[in-house]
Amino acid sequence: MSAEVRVGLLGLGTVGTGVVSIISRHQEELRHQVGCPVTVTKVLVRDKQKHRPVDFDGAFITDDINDVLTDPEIDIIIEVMGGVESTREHLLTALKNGKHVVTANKDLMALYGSELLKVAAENGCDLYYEASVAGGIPIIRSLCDGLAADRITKMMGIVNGTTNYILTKMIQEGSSYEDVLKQAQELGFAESDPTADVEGLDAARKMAILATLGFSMPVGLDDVSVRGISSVTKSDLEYCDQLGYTMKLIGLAKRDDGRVEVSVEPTLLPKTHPLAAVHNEYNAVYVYGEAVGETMFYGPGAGSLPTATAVVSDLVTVMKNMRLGVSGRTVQGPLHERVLKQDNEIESKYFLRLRVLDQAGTFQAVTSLFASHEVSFEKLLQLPIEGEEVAEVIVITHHTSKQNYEALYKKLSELDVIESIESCYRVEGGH
Ligand SMILES: NC(=O)C1=CN([C@@H]2O[C@H](COP(=O)(O)OP(=O)(O)OC[C@H]3O[C@@H](n4cnc5c(N)ncnc54)[C@H](OP(=O)(O)O)[C@@H]3O)[C@@H](O)[C@H]2O)C=CC1
Ligand SMILES: N[C@@H](CC=O)C(=O)O
Ligand code: NA
Repeated sequence: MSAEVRVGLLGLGTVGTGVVSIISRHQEELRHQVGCPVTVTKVLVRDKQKHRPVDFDGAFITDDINDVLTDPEIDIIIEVMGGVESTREHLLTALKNGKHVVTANKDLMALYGSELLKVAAENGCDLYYEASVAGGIPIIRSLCDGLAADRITKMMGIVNGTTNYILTKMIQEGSSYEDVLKQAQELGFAESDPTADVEGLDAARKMAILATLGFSMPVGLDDVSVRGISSVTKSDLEYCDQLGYTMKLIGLAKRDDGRVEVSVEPTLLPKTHPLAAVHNEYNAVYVYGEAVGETMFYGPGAGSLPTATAVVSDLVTVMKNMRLGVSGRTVQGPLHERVLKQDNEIESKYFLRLRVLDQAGTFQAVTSLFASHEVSFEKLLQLPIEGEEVAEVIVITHHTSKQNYEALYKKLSELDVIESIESCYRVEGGH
């Protein structure tokens, strides 16, 4: 290893500025851990004229990727610019040029992680991506190292800071969805296209990464059932509150007898559930292991310095591997083949809000449909709407299979006495 480690930084936005700042402010601690100075020598941006809120210590700023990828002096590439197809090409080139890679890019890792990891190993290079899941929480490291002895059976958590920020502000302050989304963008939590956040795709990418690592099984984005928060209304949140629940965008990955389910969806949790107390851009992930039992990881899931901490910690790992001469030899591929559960094997409770005709016979028609689908009620509430001939019926079911629930939902939507199904959500936690 040379007397200095040189880093090429791709991207100088929210995360990139945090990386520059930590590397410069924590130089003494970094040098102590890795035994030599670390310097960002080149930085790639889109717009060289833009004002930057950090002093990048004489690093060369370029808008030409080749200035970084072909520089023989650069040992490690930190990719914090985002993007998928062209970024994949750039990182493949970097790895083939013998450069180690650290990335925060979950879009890329969820789609091309296995390919990139394979090419990294073939070229004796490291590829680390701690920041790609749950920002500053060391969740990937915990799964790969801290819990390496265990067999993980379930991971459940809040893995998107933007949507947690939005739901928190809507619930606690009654803010409008649009206003809070704008705030989350200004604070640097949201993706450049926030659709990925609010429609659950960002969380799905993270859950695919977590499931792949936790279950040692190649789980892809297409294997994740995804629903976002864009259709959640204030009245849904008010009903949840009245019933003793809060709403969170929950990522769930479960394994039973070698078969897995992975989902992301707005979910009701009892207010007493520990995940109900995770607010704003904070994330938390419960990990259940057969031997360890229940563990919970909590911390900031988005934002400049928290995310950059994960990136620079990966940088330290890469430098330690260089020093030990084990670069590219620390990662194994999945142990198991991917086996997904069928809908009749996926169990949950559900919340349903129905607008029904307020007339004799309605209640019986609704309840007999539930009974014929073997779905029973845990809670049932009928609220007449003043001045209208309709009432709202709120149901929380007992556990049922996704197959039964979907068949019931279809029949309910066809029933004459039901004007509309206003909303439906999964319910987790409790018994
Ligand atoms: N923000 C967060 O809290 C977190 C983000 N991430 C991930 O980190 C990555 C970066 O996110 P973030 O910092 O928020 O993004 P930003 O949009 O704030 O920054 C992106 C940076 O990359 C540069 N860039 C983008 N595309 C190109 C391109 N084609 N060529 C050259 N430069 C380019 C931009 O240049 P310019 O400044 O000139 O526009 C900018 O400096 C993403 O993959 C994101 O998903 C992961 C965890 C948390
Ligand atoms: N947009 C993401 C950023 C971190 O991954 C989020 O809001 O969690
Ligand atoms: Na992380």
